[in-house]
Amino acid sequence: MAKSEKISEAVVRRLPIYLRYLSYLQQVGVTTVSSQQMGKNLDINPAQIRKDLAAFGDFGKKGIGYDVNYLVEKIRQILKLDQEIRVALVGAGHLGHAISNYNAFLKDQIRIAAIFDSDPAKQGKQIAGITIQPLEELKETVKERHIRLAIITVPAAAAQSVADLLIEAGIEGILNFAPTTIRTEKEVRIHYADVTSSLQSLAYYLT
Ligand SMILES: NC(=O)c1ccc[n+]([C@@H]2O[C@H](COP(=O)([O-])OP(=O)(O)OC[C@H]3O[C@@H](n4cnc5c(N)ncnc54)[C@H](O)[C@@H]3O)[C@@H](O)[C@H]2O)c1
Repeated sequence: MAKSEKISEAVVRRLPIYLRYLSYLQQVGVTTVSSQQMGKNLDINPAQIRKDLAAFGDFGKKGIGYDVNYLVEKIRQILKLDQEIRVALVGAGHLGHAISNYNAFLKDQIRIAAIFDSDPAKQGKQIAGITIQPLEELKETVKERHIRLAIITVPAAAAQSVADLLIEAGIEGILNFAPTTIRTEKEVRIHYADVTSSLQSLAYYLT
């Protein structure tokens, strides 16, 4: 599949799940895997997995399965994880600290490259070796460090203005942890990680 061709959002969301499992297989030294095995472990229909992966080329062998290393490489390429992806984090509070110290995504070339906070008492301090900067430096830093994605961990009331600033600085995608919807006219992807509404949905299934 040519890079310019659009992949459906559902597939884009499943690819990281495949990648996580395949990376685990690499770690434990498994070299081939079938769609059946993948489906069983990930609780995804094997036919769905075959369909998703077939869209990128024929890299499964009938009766043998997929070459784990090759598939990992391919999915990384498709997700553009074969290049370093620099992320800015805004809001160096409890959650911002936890995320900045969470370096598990390092192996996927995703790296927090700058941290911002409006509280002067926090500015100049470091988290995981990165100095917390004032928002006034955001635009320039994003440009200088080639930062393309951002994480918002500020209170809900501040999230929209922070998003506006990030978008103005040229950020292309935002992961918003604040429990509020971000509005923008620009072509920017906004994803949400909303712990509260996820728990509220889970509560519905309580017996
Ligand atoms: N703590 C959690 O477990 C958790 C879980 C899910 C979602 N959230 C959400 O994440 C956000 C952060 O939560 P927290 O617990 O880390 O809060 P926090 O109060 O510990 O941290 C918020 C940080 O944002 C900074 N800030 C405030 N306004 C700002 C602005 N305009 N620009 C830049 N920085 C600004 C504050 O100085 C502070 O350092 C909240 O929206 C919260 O609802 C938190």
